[in-house]
Amino acid sequence: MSQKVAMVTGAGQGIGEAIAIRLAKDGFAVALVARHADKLNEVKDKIEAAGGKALVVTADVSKRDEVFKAVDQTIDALGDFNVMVNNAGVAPTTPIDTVTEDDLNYVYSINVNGTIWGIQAAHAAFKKLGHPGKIINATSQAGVVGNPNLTAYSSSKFAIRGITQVVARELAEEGTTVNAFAPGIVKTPMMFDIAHQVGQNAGKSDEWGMQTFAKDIALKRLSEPEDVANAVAFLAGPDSNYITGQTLEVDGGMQFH
Ligand SMILES: NC(=O)C1=CN([C@@H]2O[C@H](COP(=O)(O)OP(=O)(O)OC[C@H]3O[C@@H](n4cnc5c(N)ncnc54)[C@H](O)[C@@H]3O)[C@@H](O)[C@H]2O)C=CC1
Ligand SMILES: CC(=O)C(C)=O
Repeated sequence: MSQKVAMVTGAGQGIGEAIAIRLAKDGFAVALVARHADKLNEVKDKIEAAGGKALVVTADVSKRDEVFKAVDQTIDALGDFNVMVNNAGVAPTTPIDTVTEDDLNYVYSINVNGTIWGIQAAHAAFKKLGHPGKIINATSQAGVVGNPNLTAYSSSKFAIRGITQVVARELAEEGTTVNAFAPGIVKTPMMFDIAHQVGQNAGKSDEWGMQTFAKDIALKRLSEPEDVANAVAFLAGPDSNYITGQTLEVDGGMQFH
């Protein structure tokens, strides 16, 4: 059987890097996507040093044509396309009274439009290749419950859950599954930036900023990116074949339903 191919957007650092490394370990050839190649090349080296296969593809996920081109390049280089992980995202702090049109356009063009372009490009690839696939979208615990100071971001992540449900219904007939993962408070550059900004806005420390978000984690520890990668590996693999339209919360017990 030929090697399955997964694409991970925002794969140069944080959660995306951990997902790419884990999927490569699970046997996927992994296309690593971000706007610049430098960090992606470092992740590629790590994957190859561990015996895996990776391809670096640069694209801005907010640009539809670049995402489609990235998927085509991946098929040309790796020969197939099976899993799309729409992970890239941005999270500026946006207290409600300060939100600007530029903030909304910036956050929505990457988090929401970027996910839609990723879904469209993956679906076009599955159709072209004549087989179904798996689409996995990054939402957040902040897309399940509104988080203070994150109007633009939190609302964009609510949208991702909605898009996941809609597209899961649309593509189910073809056998393609569409799910989302909702991390909690993960030790990545994004989360450290948020903690810093929230702390600074309140005239307090970064640690105070972090605790604003982390104080209600039932398991009483911040998340490692690998905690999230473990869940995405499940959604990318055959054990999740009968699951679609769902959001898997990977937050150490922050939100309960
Ligand atoms: N860190 C956390 O605590 C949480 C993160 N998440 C979500 O998980 C995902 C990954 O987050 P982190 O690893 O923490 O973020 P991060 O900021 O550390 O990494 C995000 C990656 O996305 C890339 N990216 C941003 N805009 C892009 C664009 N237009 N085109 C291509 N790549 C782009 C960045 O270059 C970076 O490599 C995001 O969707 C985020 O919203 C969700 C819940 C919690
Ligand atoms: C960044 C994020 O998704 C949070 C705070 O849940």
